[in-house]
Amino acid sequence: MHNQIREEPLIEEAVHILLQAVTLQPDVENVRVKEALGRVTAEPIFAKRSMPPFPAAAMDGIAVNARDTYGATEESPLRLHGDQFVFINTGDPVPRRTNAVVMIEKVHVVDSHTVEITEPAVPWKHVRHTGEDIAKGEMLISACQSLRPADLGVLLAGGIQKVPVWHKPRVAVIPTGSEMVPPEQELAGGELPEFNSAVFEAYLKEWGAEPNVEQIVPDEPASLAKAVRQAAQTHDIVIINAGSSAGSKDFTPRVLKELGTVLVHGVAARPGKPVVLAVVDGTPVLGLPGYPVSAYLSLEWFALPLIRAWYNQPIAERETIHVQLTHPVQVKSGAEHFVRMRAGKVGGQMKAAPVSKGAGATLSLIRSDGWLRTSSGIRAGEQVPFVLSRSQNELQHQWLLTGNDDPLLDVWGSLLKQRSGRRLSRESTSRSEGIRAWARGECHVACILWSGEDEELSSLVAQEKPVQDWLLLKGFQRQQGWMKAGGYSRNGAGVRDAHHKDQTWVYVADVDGNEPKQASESDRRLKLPSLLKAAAAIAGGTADVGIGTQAAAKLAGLDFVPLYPARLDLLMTVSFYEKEGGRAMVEAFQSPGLNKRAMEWGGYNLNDVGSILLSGRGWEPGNR
Ligand SMILES: Nc1nc2c(c(=O)[nH]1)N[C@H]1C(S)=C(S)[C@@H](COP(=O)(O)OP(=O)(O)OC[C@H]3O[C@@H](n4cnc5c(N)ncnc54)[C@H](O)[C@@H]3O)O[C@H]1N2
Ligand code: MOO
Repeated sequence: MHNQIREEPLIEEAVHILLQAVTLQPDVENVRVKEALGRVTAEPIFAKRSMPPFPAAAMDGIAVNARDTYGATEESPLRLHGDQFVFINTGDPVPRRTNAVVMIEKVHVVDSHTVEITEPAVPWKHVRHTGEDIAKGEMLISACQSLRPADLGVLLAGGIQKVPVWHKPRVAVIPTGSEMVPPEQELAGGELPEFNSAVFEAYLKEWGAEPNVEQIVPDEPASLAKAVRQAAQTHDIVIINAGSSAGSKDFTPRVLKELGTVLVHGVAARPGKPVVLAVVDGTPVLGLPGYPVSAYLSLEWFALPLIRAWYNQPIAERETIHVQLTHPVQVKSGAEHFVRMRAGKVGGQMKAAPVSKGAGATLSLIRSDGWLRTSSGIRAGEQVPFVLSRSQNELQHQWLLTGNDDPLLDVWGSLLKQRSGRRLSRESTSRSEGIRAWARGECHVACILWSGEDEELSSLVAQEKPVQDWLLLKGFQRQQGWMKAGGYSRNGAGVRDAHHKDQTWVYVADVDGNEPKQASESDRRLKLPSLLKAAAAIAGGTADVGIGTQAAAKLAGLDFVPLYPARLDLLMTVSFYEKEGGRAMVEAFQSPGLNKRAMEWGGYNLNDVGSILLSGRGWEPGNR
């Protein structure tokens, strides 16, 4: 049986429908203040005592009665004797008959019974009155306040030991899918690791809920119905993941219709469309899509508003900045699109580009810096609002690299982060696209794979950027060759016979001129965004052979037939090299960590890594 997906409301409309349909009734519990961090107060809290609880010295010195000090001057210092003064330290109660403190720096101690002062004390100078900080009966914290570290201090100072807070909403998370197994388990044929619930659990905790992840439920309507019914009776919110779209085993909508009322099935958002919102026994039930990016986005769209409503708190808007698009954004009409992008400050301007979808859904999510929310296409060059998933500070200091791919570049990026604190955000494209992006000021550095003459490369760069403000930093050399599954290939063709008509050939997006030249070749050619993804595809049987590197072949467990060495260098402006990243980049290149990994993977040569190879001003003598 297939489910019909109905007309789709916008996210905000769906949230409204959900919140209208449920009554959230949090209980109050009293928790020890020391354990109340992040909890939300159910009532206003009033001080049970004053702080300080007595008049207290604000400085180290002597406590005096101001009257006894009148007339003291530089010219005629005044001596105080016996009970006219008391030595006192900050925080001590000031004795009853005194009303001021003279700082010890202004006191000349003659002997233990006699001191001399050179100016009179003003009444209540350096004395903190009872309740100066907190007065008994004063409101310390209002209702519906999330308790921060300093709030705990105020409560304890004000004599509060236990604080009434809203019970955390108990959220059941039910992973479903007969193919899903706990992530710790080795995968047998067709099995998939169930990891969304761990992500849900972490988000829910962060948002102030008490998640409870249940056992994985197989794709059987009766099992799912049982799990949901039980969860709805014992929890405040129930989340099912996944089985919410139109597949023959997507039972979530059907089961929810049987158990309660389905409010919404499908929202006008991509990704994240196949959401099911329902109410079972008065409990809100969210059926969220299985694809991780859709799952996490839709969790935030619907679970977060429920939790905030539970606590009667507004939703904190995510930080949004304005960025200039370096590439056009194309979207299908009829829904809002959440376009993941990466961003950085190049030439004083925040720029952003959509991350390639081929980068893998989960990884592209954590590698992107945020998203653009749009219902229509947008031209390159436009300023757009960008919702951050990383701190703005981190983005301001992030370096963008575009160009050819190599897994060792990630190791280098990690060393760079370790040494400079700055993140390297890398997108693999072809050499020519990399040079062009760099020349247009869309990234800081272009990564260039090259096996020809230096002069030729020089003129390639000069074509894109005639100014001479550039240099090429020497990266590493790597062995290129055929990558091929070990043993026997599907059709028995040998690796040297890569153009055999029955072979599927995988190629990495970064190799210029590898695109199919004739239509008849397209079905045999698969374009993938990185060497390791190409290698994984061969290992998985999607393709037979591909040009790659010794390291990529080794990491994927493939055979390798070496062909020729190629160099991977970094193109940057001289000013970037001198004033921004050059030094850190060279240091990371030359660090032992990179060499160690290169040796371990094999096929690399790191001689003269980090030296200046070419510059727009001509040959750089002594560096070659
Ligand atoms: N004919 C149609 N097919 C699909 C549609 C559609 O409208 N018509 N929608 C697509 C969209 S959009 C999405 S999103 C997916 C997800 O749909 P489901 O919610 O039904 O998800 P499943 O099919 O159950 O799972 C898909 C996939 O997600 C991963 N997954 C699921 N649960 C977990 C988990 N707990 N941890 C980690 N990963 C999980 C897993 O890779 C599943 O294979 O449907 C499209 N299809
Ligand atoms: O909308 Mo699905 O949620 O694209 O991945």
